[in-house]
Amino acid sequence: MSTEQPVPGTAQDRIVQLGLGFWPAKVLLTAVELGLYSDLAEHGPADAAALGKRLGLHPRGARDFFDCQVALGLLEREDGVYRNTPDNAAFLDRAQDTYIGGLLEVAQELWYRSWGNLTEALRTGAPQNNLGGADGNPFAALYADPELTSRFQKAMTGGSLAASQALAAKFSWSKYSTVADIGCSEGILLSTVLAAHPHLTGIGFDLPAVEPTFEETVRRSRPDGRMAFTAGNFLTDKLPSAEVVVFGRVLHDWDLDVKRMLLEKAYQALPDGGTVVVYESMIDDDRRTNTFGLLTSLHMLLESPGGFDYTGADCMGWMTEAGFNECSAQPLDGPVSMVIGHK
Ligand SMILES: C[S@@+](CC[C@H](N)C(=O)[O-])C[C@H]1O[C@@H](n2cnc3c(N)ncnc32)[C@H](O)[C@@H]1O
Repeated sequence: MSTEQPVPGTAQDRIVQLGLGFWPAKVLLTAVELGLYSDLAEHGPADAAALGKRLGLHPRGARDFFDCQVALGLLEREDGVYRNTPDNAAFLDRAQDTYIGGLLEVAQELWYRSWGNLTEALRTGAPQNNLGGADGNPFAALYADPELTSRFQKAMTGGSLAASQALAAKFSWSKYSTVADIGCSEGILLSTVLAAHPHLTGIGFDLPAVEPTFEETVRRSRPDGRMAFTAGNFLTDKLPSAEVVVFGRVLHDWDLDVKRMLLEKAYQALPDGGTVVVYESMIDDDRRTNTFGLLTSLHMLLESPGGFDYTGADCMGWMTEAGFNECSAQPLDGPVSMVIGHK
């Protein structure tokens, strides 16, 4: 076997790194599944033998696994003792309100498998998650299982914490007094925005199965009666009325007809002077720089019948067709952008 290593930074190196990109991903996802970071937070730092024992690992791979965590910047090691890094612990320890590992739990349990069938999805155009459900609606099948429901809600919170914080900071909330978050999931957006803007009142709108986790967020964040849940189905029901209507990573789940219908429903739910806000890992207008937006759209191919991601220009076009004016798009957080339109 050749001992020649690819030179870092060369085309050969980039190709190898990309092709084996699932190796480090699995090191992180498996650690979350095993509860490695939560264990270290709860029971304290430990050496490889003790930590491996606590997690029920065979000694054959445990030390390599923990040292990989160190090499990837996920753990620290001093004198053979492993501990969480101060930066990561808040996001990877299940006991923290800022835990984003729910996203990684679902990636490990469900998405890794559907991504394994990308070839099949590209050949057939069909989702690969076995969540088709009788009516082809993946949410109906997902929410039939309470365990999956709760895990999916945690995944959504994990994926939306940073965007919620950015939206709380960057949108002109002072002009409005009410906000409705459509497809609100656990309510991370509302709890973050209402905490930062005490003059606001918020309604979370989602399917009935989501209510228990939303109420849990209300109990934890204590927004003084300013945050309430309305159960409904946005495919068949009217949207709740508010001065700002938000769709956070909702439109990309659906085909173009439903995307357009939801924007029309938002227009009807808003008073004159109201604003619709859409945030998403939007594809850049040139469809080449926001890799995450493009990958998210492929993820929709794998997970949802008809769903796809889109550019800010696409979204502004649909908003204009629905009646909105002065539409604009701006970056929100990392790969996430927001598009707003006024009634
Ligand atoms: C991809 S998640 C986004 C959640 C959240 N907005 C965020 O950014 O994390 C889509 C949300 O839409 C909700 N949803 C799906 N179908 C729905 C329907 N027919 N009516 C109301 N909500 C629905 C789901 O329950 C889920 O919470």
